[in-house]
Amino acid sequence: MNWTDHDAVLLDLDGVITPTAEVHMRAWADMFNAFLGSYDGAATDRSPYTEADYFAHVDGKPRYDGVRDFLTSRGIELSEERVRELGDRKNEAFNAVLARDGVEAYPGSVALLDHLRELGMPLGVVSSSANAPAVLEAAGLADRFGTVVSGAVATELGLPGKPEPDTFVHAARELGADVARSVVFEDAVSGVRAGAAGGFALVVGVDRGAGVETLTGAGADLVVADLAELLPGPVA
Ligand SMILES: O=P(O)(O)OC[C@H]1O[C@@H](O)[C@H](O)[C@@H](O)[C@@H]1O
Repeated sequence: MNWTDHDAVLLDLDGVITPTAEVHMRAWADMFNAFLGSYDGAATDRSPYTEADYFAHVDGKPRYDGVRDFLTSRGIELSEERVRELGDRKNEAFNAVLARDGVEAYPGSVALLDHLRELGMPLGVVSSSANAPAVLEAAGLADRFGTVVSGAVATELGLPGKPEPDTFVHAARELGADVARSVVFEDAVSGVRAGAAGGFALVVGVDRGAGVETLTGAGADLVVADLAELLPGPVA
């Protein structure tokens, strides 16, 4: 990997820097299964919510888009108020786990962040999560990034979320970088699609469960299992 060819590195947070995608996944599963268990309105499919539903409909998207897209996949239509209620219920569960367990970043990701810092590479976080600043703080990484484009920032600026490329493009601009010379790291299909649509130099897929073929199919130029694979020298 020749980092001198690049102006900036933009990383998704949950599942790329911190293992919090798993916390999101559990919180979503608890909330959706409780909902499906008591819902008696119109639906085309009432089977329990699974991991496959997460990867296909929820992963990487802004909170209420995830709720809406999953419900649509089951032929369920709810008012915007109900959609928000469900999303907020999941958010309470996520924050309870965050407060109870804290967060430890993936060691391989911290190693690559250390290396990029030594190179003086401008770094940004682009996360659909409104909780991104709290997660970075809990992981002790809040001071590492020139910009953090969270779900809350996107809402405030009216930027469409992933799979649209706008949040990544905004982060590149914030760092004064050219998108065509910037690298994107993503573990979610929606995020890889966003990177591919934005015309970035390189989209690195991080396989934490979505699958190499799925990430490549969504537009990843290469896929790694751990960010340490991109460190110079032999992988430990
Ligand atoms: O509900 P939040 O914390 O704003 O997060 C929205 C989404 O943020 C993404 O980073 C996660 O991959 C998703 O699982 C999550 O649903």
